[in-house]
Amino acid sequence: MKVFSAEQLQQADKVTTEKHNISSLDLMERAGTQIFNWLHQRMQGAQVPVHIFCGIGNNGGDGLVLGRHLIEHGYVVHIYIANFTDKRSKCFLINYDRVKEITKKWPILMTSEADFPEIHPDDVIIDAIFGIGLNRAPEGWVKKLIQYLNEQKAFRLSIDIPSGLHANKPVADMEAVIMANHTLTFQAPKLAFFLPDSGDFAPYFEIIDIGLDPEFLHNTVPLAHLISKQEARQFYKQRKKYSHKGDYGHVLVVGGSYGKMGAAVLSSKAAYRAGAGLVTSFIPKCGYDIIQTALPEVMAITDAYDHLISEVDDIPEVEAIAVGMGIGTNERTVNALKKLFSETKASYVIDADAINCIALDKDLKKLIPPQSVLTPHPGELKRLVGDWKDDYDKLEKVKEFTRKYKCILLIKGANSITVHEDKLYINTSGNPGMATGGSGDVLSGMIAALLAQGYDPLLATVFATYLHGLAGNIVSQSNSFEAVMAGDVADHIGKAYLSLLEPDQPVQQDENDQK
Ligand SMILES: NC(=O)C1=CN([C@@H]2O[C@H](COP(=O)(O)OP(=O)(O)OC[C@H]3O[C@@H](n4cnc5c(N)ncnc54)[C@H](OP(=O)(O)O)[C@@H]3O)[C@@H](O)[C@H]2O)[C@@H](O)CC1
Ligand SMILES: [K+]
Repeated sequence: MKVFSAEQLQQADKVTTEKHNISSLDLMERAGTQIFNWLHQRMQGAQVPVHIFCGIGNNGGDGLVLGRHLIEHGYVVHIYIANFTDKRSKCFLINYDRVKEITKKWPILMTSEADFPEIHPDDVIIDAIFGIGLNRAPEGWVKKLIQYLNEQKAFRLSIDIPSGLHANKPVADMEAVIMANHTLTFQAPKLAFFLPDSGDFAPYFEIIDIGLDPEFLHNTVPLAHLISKQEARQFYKQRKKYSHKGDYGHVLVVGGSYGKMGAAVLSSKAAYRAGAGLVTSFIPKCGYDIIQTALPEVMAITDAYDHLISEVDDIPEVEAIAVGMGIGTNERTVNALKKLFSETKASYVIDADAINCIALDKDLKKLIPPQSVLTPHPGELKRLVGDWKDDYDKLEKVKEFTRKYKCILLIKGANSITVHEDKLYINTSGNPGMATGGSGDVLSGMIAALLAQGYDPLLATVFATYLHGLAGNIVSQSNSFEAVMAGDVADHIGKAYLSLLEPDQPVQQDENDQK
């Protein structure tokens, strides 16, 4: 699914009205009516007071359309206009009049804190104050209104975007944004929903299709692609009946040091579980018994050193190398990486301490093999590209890094984002339980396994990230978020493949009836 900018959506709005002979007013009616249908399906006529807070732009107009339909269907509705300026939009004004026509009185105008209404915890709040037309931070009593609504226990439903949030720019003022319980967003999700600084304002959202011109949407290069099951499924390459282990590639895992052998174990295990034909682990001597005992399927080659990796030699020819998990940043290890990068041709996944080594040594940075996949967590990323002002600045810095070093970089987090030059792929699987030691080691082994199987580096990263999150979701369903451990995630990669490929369940008739 595509993630568009506010500007692109405004353009889509314009193209749709021109090309399909439909007015902006009709489009607003369509949008507001769909929000009404959503709410009506859930409320089923319940006499719970609905408080609709409208701004004076088109987001407010959507709120007015919703209010009119709710009133016509006998709901208990209170409409308030946050009257922060006289520059009301045309479509807002028409719908303002339409409400008056049916209620015979004007909605309540708010001009200061004194107008804030009392709201019961069981009531519903509709947030239609600002949409994607927000162009500065809310101030004065409007900011206070947002804070007042956030203090209420009532359910907050935001129309299009939580008011105060920009669709694709840094948050204007963190204390002036609606904390939505749920957001119904028009046509496409907004980038702000997936970034660490702003994602908490819109933790749950649904997309309302308002029929913007499909051709325009299809031909427009989006800000990002959202990867959910539907997309991930298309990446899967089916195994052939007449195949053997050589067809699925050989992964070399270069990892571990004294006290951190688990990193190499997890990564090697995940490489097998994700489908590699063969896995060899290159480890310090101290890890020999550990890896051979933990994973009899893995072939082990040891370094000359007991506690660290000093030179990766005598290795077989492999298709993919996952390097860095638990290797430390000793100078000898940095030199080992220099030699490996310059002398061994393969598809690389560069993780953890290998990233720290690169951040420490400029010469090593220059040796990053083209098309490598780098998988830093936030701390490692900061060491690699420097600190950032906000999430958008971070994305720009990472894009620049991938251009300069011709690589793919995965920004790990709640919604991991794969970056390659100007392309962004936002992952939707995974859960907070996966923020646990070794989770990244599993992922690097999975990416390497896909590379070894012939997936191209960008696809391997996007697909492995989705599968990894899906495996974590399967573990958490029977275990809780708290109990998720990286080893469990590796053990459930197989179930993730099965879940990915199983047909979507048809909606049961009785489920339909309950809606
Ligand atoms: N795209 C689509 O296809 C469709 C979009 N639709 C809907 O339209 C919404 C976008 O509507 P919109 O452009 O009228 O902007 P919106 O967010 O309502 O408010 C802008 C107003 O607020 C003002 N203002 C801004 N910041 C401010 C601040 N901090 N403090 C105070 N004032 C501030 C600004 O005024 P000004 O900057 O001129 O002072 C302007 O008057 C969109 O989110 C969706 O809900 C649907 O109806 C159908 C199809
Ligand atoms: K809103």
